[in-house]
Amino acid sequence: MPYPPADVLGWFLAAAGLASALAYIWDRFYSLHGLPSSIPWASAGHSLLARGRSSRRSLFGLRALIEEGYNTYSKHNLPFILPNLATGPEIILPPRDLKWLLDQPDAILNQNAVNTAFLAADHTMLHPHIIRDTVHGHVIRRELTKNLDSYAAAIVDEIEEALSGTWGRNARDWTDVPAYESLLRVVAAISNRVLVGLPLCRDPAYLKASATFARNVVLTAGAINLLPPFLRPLLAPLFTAYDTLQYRRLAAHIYPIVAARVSSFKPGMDYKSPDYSAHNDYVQWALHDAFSHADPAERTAEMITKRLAVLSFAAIQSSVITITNALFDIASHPDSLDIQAALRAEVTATTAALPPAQQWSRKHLAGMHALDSALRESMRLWGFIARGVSKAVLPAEGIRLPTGEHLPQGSKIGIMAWALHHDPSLYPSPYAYQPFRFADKRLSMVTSSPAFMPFSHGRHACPGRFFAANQLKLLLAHILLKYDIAPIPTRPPNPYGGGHGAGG
Ligand code: HEM
Repeated sequence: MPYPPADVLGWFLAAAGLASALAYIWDRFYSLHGLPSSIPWASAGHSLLARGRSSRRSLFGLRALIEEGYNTYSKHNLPFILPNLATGPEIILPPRDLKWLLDQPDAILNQNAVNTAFLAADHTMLHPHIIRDTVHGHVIRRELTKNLDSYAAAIVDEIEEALSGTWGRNARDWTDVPAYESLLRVVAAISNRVLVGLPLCRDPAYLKASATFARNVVLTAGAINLLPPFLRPLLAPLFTAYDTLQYRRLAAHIYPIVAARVSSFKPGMDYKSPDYSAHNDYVQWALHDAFSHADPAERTAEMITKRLAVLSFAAIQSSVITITNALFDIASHPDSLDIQAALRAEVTATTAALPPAQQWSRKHLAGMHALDSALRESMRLWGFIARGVSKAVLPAEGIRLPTGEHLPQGSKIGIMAWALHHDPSLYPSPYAYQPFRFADKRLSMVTSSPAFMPFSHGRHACPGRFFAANQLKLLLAHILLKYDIAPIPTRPPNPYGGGHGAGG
């Protein structure tokens, strides 16, 4: 059979390319994604043009779009649709329906399914089990949280080492430091002190790989999610190549440590009476956990190493963004020096009369209400993900909302934390950083509520938040004790879609 002439083939390919591009634009900007047309798109109504307008604004004006949707619909107890060009639109429920959302069983509405898609986990998360089956959740809730006091001294030691190694000790002159970049190094070191211990947490090559993996993985996921689904399996390996390289570098350090320790474990161990006398770090806790449960696939050095890499992403990136935001908020406040002095005074007053071994205990950190409030307030303003709770519909038959609309399988439903955190009826002067807003109320930064969800809310709230809060309070206290932060006239803007990432 003769081949078609080259120009016919060319036209055919061009037409196919154009059709794919139009289908892509339709899918991202205009498609209803099976959602009922009775639910309006954020601030824009129901029509095709309204959907396109709303989708475009989600790219360049997400914050304003969220607030308009909240004021127009949520305040009147109505749901609305918030577009998301990367991961698809989400139904935002009014705050009144939060309880309904949280009460649904995981088999009906599932938070993990949203994270799996958002993180493009099949491509970025090193192993298909890692996000879908968060087996280490109980290690975080148990050892990492319960042992806080047992490793507080180690964290303080690491903070002092990392700060002086990164920011130096110059008592005479002001020194400019790139806030996010330098804090990434500091937080990577102190997190790794607990995850893998000494000496690895001070190894520059390991720290660089760990911090780079932690920072990049979510950006890579965002880029993959922008690809049409049929291209993802083909192109994802290219997108993840740099992260895979970081993982290999990181694994070259951790794998031998894990492999050496694996030999001392036996399947079927008693999880109730662990022996951590030789090593009290995350690697050891995770190994103990793996060998006391049935699944042999979880007991390999490779799996433990991969889970550790992913956990360091969850632990490091969120904490760096949080501390960077807090320092910017403190530095750019008109009363910056007074705020620093008040926080410093609280830390000194709490610790001065205590023996060194108790100074940084969980109990005494909990008593530093102003320090806690300064961090909680910054998280309210800039919570590092705009959404509070987000779940995907699992049943094939879909689900019916409390307001009566039917949503098909795969739809996303959530509550938007950003709008609640900036609602003047909940927080007067919601855009002002008021560091002591929560100090008198004695609301700890880990206490989530329907009006405060930077760690999410309900049974899937961040399991690492007690560790995170402890680490961040210790870090902020030591920054204030050892350094002055020069006031800045204007707060640097936060990059990323919702304006919730930390500046540089
Ligand atoms: C200030 C620091 C942190 C913030 C703001 C934060 C925030 C969050 C949020 C909002 C979620 C829920 C995401 C969702 O499902 O929608 C989450 C989940 C999670 N976080 Fe954190 N986190 C922080 C620190 C940490 C740390 C230090 C760890 C571990 C040591 C950690 C481990 C996890 C894990 C494992 C999950 C997934 C839980 C699950 O799927 O059930 N986080 N975090």
